[in-house]
Amino acid sequence: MIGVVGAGAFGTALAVALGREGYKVRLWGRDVGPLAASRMSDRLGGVRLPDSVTVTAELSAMDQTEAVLLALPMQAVAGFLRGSDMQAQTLVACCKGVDLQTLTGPATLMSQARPKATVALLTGPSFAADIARGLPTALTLACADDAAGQRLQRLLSTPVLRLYRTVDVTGAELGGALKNVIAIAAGTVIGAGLGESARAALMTRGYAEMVRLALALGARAETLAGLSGFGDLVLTCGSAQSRNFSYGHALGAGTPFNASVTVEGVATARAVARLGIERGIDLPVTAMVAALVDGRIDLSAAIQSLLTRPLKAE
Ligand SMILES: NC(=O)c1ccc[n+]([C@@H]2O[C@H](COP(=O)([O-])OP(=O)(O)OC[C@H]3O[C@@H](n4cnc5c(N)ncnc54)[C@H](O)[C@@H]3O)[C@@H](O)[C@H]2O)c1
Ligand SMILES: O=P(O)(O)OC[C@H](O)CO
Repeated sequence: MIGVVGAGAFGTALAVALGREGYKVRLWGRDVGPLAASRMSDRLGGVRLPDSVTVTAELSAMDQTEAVLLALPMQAVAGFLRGSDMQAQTLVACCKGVDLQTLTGPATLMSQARPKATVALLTGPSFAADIARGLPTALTLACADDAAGQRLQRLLSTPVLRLYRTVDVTGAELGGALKNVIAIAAGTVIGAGLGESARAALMTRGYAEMVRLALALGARAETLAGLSGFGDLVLTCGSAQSRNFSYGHALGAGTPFNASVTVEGVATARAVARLGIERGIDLPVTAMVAALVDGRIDLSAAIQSLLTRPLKAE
């Protein structure tokens, strides 16, 4: 039995993917009445829940599961862990971002809140809709305890959901968090009509920034070059299906954006910009995105600030 906390797009997609393979899955969410009744997910374009998925509003349903996958928006994780007495022995963070209060990633936050639990992170290039449709996807499973990581890799892999393993939790957390910030910038560039060449430049310099911060925080460069970093950067910066890219596109084009949509890169830009200042690490793209989303600079000033940086070696 596998538990999934969070019946939004990603939690539901994971439940569908695992349920389709015959796993018994319990999917918990706050307002799951309509989903429980219809067994169809509107967020995933009408995908039907397999019979092996039980939808529940009772957190006690997570007891006695082999692992609980936590697919909540990043900024909701700390409050959820504080406010619930869920005591799962194995927790897998499925969110991407940096917590604004503690400036830590989701797995680190969970390890601190549940010190006795085995904690892992599932991250990498994957749109929920693709996973729910059963399209092939490869993800990173990060767990500091390699034996537990191997167990989870076997438990959660399916013929179309291929998990690669690492013990570098910090690197995997930062890749997934930072690619959303760079995707907002990439969307802004395209929305403002600056062209594909400018996007490629921004992605490359953004990647350099991701690696710089990750190395300073003790992560491995090869983790950033993998699915959780480079892989997800390519997906998220290159697709209008991404909410972070689309949000940036709206910023660049000056068009409205639905404020109820989960855009992890906004809060994460603020958190990472603070982290950069605290650690004395130069993060120009992140600082620009944080200033832009908070309205501290306008678009033309943001573009100017990136184009007028001192010339230097690559
Ligand atoms: N959607 C994707 O394609 C995708 C893919 C990979 C990773 N992720 C990650 O998964 C995480 C969740 O994203 P999503 O796409 O499922 O978002 P979503 O907006 O579709 O769903 C979020 C769900 O969390 C619930 N929620 C919000 N605050 C809560 C709280 N305090 N307590 C309980 N429930 C709460 C909402 O009701 C909603 O059901 C994000 O960190 C995202 O980066 C998403
Ligand atoms: O829609 P986004 O921008 O939240 O991206 C979804 C996933 O993180 C892509 O890997």
